[in-house]
Amino acid sequence: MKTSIATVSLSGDLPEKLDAIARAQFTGVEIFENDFLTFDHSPATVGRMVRDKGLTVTLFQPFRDFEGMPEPLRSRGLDRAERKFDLMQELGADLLLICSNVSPHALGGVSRAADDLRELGERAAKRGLRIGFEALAWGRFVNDHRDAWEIVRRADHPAVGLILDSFHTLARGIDVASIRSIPSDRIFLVQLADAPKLELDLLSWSRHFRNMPGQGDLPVTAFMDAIWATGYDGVVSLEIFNDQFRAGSARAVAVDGKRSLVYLADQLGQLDAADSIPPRAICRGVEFIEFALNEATIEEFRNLIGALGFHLAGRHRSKQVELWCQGDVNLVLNYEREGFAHTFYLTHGPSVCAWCLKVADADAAERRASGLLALPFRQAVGLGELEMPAVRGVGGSLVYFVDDNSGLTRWRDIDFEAANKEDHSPVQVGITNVDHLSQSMEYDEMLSWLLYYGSILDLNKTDGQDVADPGGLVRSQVIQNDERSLRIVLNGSQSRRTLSGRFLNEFLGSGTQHIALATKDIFATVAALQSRGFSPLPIPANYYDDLIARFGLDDDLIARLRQANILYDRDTTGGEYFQCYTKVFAERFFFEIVERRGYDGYGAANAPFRLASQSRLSHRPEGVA
Ligand SMILES: O=C(O)c1ccc(O)c(O)c1
Ligand SMILES: [Mg+2]
Repeated sequence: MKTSIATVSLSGDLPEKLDAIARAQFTGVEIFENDFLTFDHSPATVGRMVRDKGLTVTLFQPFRDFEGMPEPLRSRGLDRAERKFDLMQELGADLLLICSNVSPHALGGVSRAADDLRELGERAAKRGLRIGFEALAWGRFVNDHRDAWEIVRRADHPAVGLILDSFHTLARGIDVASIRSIPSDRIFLVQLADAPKLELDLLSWSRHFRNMPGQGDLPVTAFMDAIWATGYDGVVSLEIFNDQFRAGSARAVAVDGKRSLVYLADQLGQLDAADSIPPRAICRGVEFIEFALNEATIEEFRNLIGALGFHLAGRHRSKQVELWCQGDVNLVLNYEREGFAHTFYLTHGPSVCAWCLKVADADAAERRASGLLALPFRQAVGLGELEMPAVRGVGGSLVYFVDDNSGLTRWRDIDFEAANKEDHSPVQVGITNVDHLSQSMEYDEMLSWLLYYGSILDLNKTDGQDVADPGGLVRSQVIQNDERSLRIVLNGSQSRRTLSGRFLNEFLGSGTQHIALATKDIFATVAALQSRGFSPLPIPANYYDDLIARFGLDDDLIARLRQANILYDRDTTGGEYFQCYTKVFAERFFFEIVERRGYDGYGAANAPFRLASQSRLSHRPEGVA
């Protein structure tokens, strides 16, 4: 697949954009005229810069308000085009995008437009150039690719072709089946963009809210399927007008763009054999969670997880690393003075530095992640110790993969020496497995991480929700598998004053903020924990009064919930959810204990109460209980 991206999609000046595009392994670049005009070098120099990066110019654009003009505007348009042809020849671009006319002077008429394009095509052909006609969704007379195609067909000139842009077609809800009958050699370029569903005029929607294929709500996959059904094997180019992206990191946005294209082609079975990747990794669950600690913080952390019923199960054979277990939950406490976890500790303080996911095939999962431009990670291991495949994830943390077939799930026995039973004898408080993991990030990063998880792993996103934090709104988005053996909640805060926002400030970046542990009997678990000195996040009495009003629970249940600081939710099918939180550890992360009774959500209705309690505690002066 020949991939390209428009310079207008990225932040920075032209050299920064080209650098980001080349690093993300695109084949080519659409040069947007404005990016060129605002750069103080000749077209020849820009052309050389593009080629030096190993890229080709796939398109020069846009050329506006050309077809269907009365004289003298028609002649002026042709003259204007000749100047652009000069520039393109110097630049080394052979295709010019003509977008449909929006001028009040435009006259309309299919034959007139076809005549104009034929004449311009004839002039382009003399110089070895081509022109592509694109219907803007808000074009005055041409705003539908079917009309643009009729005009191109009638122009009947080898240097005149059609440019299809998914946004313009899909935003107007035009049936993509109409693409299938267009001869592929008449499609000169395909531009791709997705967008969220919004009630907005077409132009504003297009100029500010486009996003990468798969990140929005438009049926871009069906669009591309129709394109490939024609036999088209030309350039697929991203043209993403998005205010957030233009304010973000050019490199990160370019990587997301390439990832979205590879994923799209993969979904439609269109990746070249040489680029093919294994299918989305099937997750069986969370194998372990690794914490970056140091000698000063580890004791306090041991106390916390000890109070939660975890016991020391093993010590690493060559490293300052402990394994604490309960049920199927494995916590790895790393307080080495070198290596990845230590570096992570130095940057972020006590924190979750890695997750290990159990998948069907660990090696395949890593190959897929690498094919989707995730950064592979390797670290020195001791003799005979396991080398686990890993890639970089949110905030520079790691995602390890293990599976049964390769023996990687034997990491406990291979890398760890079993701890003395007398050290910490296993207790049973009833925690069985990890229910879900939650990560906090900048609001602007959420689309990026959703694409990361959804393209690499067999996970699907649900509708996002806004949660009220005393410091501002937090956007919450779930991505999970059908089996529910992996559930991830992403929280994006636009305000620095929310708990998530403060986490980002204090933690110096995005990362895991909250780990939910499942029990089959939350009342028994919390009672057992209380006898071990566990002190839950206190929930105000008002919450329980409101519960009576909302759900009509009986007095006895309310009293038990209140006594144990357990939150309650019920869904429309009668499924019930019980949640109890720990206090925040080192102002960074916390645990939650949950019990599900036929309930599939995450207690969003309770989040404001939990956030208010956490906020109250974190604002309380030192020493005040
Ligand atoms: O918003 C625009 O004007 C514009 C210009 C060129 C394009 O290819 C496009 O899709 C939109
Ligand atoms: Mg376009």
